[in-house]
Amino acid sequence: MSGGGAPIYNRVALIGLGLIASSMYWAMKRGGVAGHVTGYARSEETRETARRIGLCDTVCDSAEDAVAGADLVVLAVPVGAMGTVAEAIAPHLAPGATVTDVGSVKKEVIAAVGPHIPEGVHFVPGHPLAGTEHSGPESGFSTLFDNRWCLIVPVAGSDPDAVARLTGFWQALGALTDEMDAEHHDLVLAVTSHTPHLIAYTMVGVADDLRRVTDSEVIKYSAAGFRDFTRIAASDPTMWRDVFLTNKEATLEILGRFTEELFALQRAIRKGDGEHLHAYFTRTRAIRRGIIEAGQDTDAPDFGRVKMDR
Ligand SMILES: NC(=O)c1ccc[n+]([C@@H]2O[C@H](COP(=O)([O-])OP(=O)(O)OC[C@H]3O[C@@H](n4cnc5c(N)ncnc54)[C@H](O)[C@@H]3O)[C@@H](O)[C@H]2O)c1
Ligand SMILES: O=C(O)C(=O)C[C@]1(C(=O)O)C=C[C@@H](O)C=C1
Repeated sequence: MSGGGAPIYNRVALIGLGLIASSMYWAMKRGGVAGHVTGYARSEETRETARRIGLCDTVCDSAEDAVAGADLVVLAVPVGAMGTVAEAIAPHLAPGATVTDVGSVKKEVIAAVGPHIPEGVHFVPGHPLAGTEHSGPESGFSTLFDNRWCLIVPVAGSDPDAVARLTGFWQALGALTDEMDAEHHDLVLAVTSHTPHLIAYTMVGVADDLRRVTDSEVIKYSAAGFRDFTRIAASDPTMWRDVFLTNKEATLEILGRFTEELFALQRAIRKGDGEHLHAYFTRTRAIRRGIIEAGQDTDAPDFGRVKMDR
C-alpha cells in the first residue's frame, strides 16, 4: 500500500458515484494514493448525497468539469453507459491522462469506449473482482479491495508505463493484480460471476413463485444456502441487466454447459442413480477444498470448519 508516500496520481476523477467509486475514494484516502479527487454522478440526488457524506474532495455538476486536469479518470458507471460517458468527456481529457474503467465486462466496454479516447490519452481497462449486493454512494467502504484481485486488461498499443502506473494504483488500494486479455476475461467472469448470478436470480424467482402457493413458507424457513442466493439476487438490476446484455456470448456458452450438467443430474435423480450423484458431489467438494487449501478464500465463513473436518 502507498502508506502516505507520494500520491500515484495527483488528480483523479470518478465518474459515477456508486459502490465501486465510493470504495475507491475511501481506499485512496486511507492510503494517500491520490492528491485531489473529483467526482460526478448523473443524478442531482447522488451528487447531493456525496457532498453530504464527504465523498470526493470536490463533487462537480458536470462530467466535463470533473475530468478537467485529471491524470486518472475512472469510469464507474453501469457497463451499458460507458460509451456515452466516454464520448461526453473525450474533448475535455488532459493530454497524457489515463482513462480506466471498472466494468464487469471487458470486450464490449473496450469496443464502446476505445474509439472515443483521443490521441495522447491512455486507455487501460480494469476490473476489481470485489463487490457486494449493495449499490449507490453510501455503500462503499475502504477495505473492499483488500486482498481481492483486480484484473488489468490492456488494449492493443496500451502504453506500458500507463499500465504499470495503474497497476501500482490498484495495489495501493489493497488489491492483488493480474493482467488478462478481454476475451479470456469475459469467459472467466461468465463462469465465476455472471452465470452464478443468473442462477441465483432464477432460484430466488422460482422460490418466490412457489411462495405464492405455499403461503410464505419458502421464505420464512429458508436455510442458509437459499439465503446466500437471496443476497446475490438482491444485486443492482441495472448493473446486471447490462452485464448479461454485453457478455452475451460467453454467458450463453456457460449457461449451455450448465444446463447439460443439470439435465444429467436431473436424470440421475429420476433413475435413482446414487453413484452418479455421489461421484459428482465428491468432485465439486474437492474443488472447494482445493480453493481453501490454496489460501484463496481464507475469509470464507466456513474456513475454520472445513479445516477442522479433516
Ligand atoms: N457491484 C459490484 O459488485 C461490482 C464489482 C466490480 C465491478 N463492478 C462494475 O462497476 C461499475 C459500477 O458498479 P457499482 O456497483 O459501483 O454501481 P452503482 O449502481 O453502485 O453505481 C453506479 C453509479 O453510476 C451512476 N450512473 C449511471 N449511469 C450513469 C451515466 N450515464 N452517467 C453518469 N453516471 C451514471 C449512478 O447514478 C451511480 O452513481 C459497473 O460497471 C459494474 O459492472 C461492480
Ligand atoms: O460479492 C458480491 O456480491 C459480488 O457479486 C461481487 C462480484 C462477483 O461476482 O464476485 C460481482 C461482480 C463483479 O464484477 C465482481 C465481483
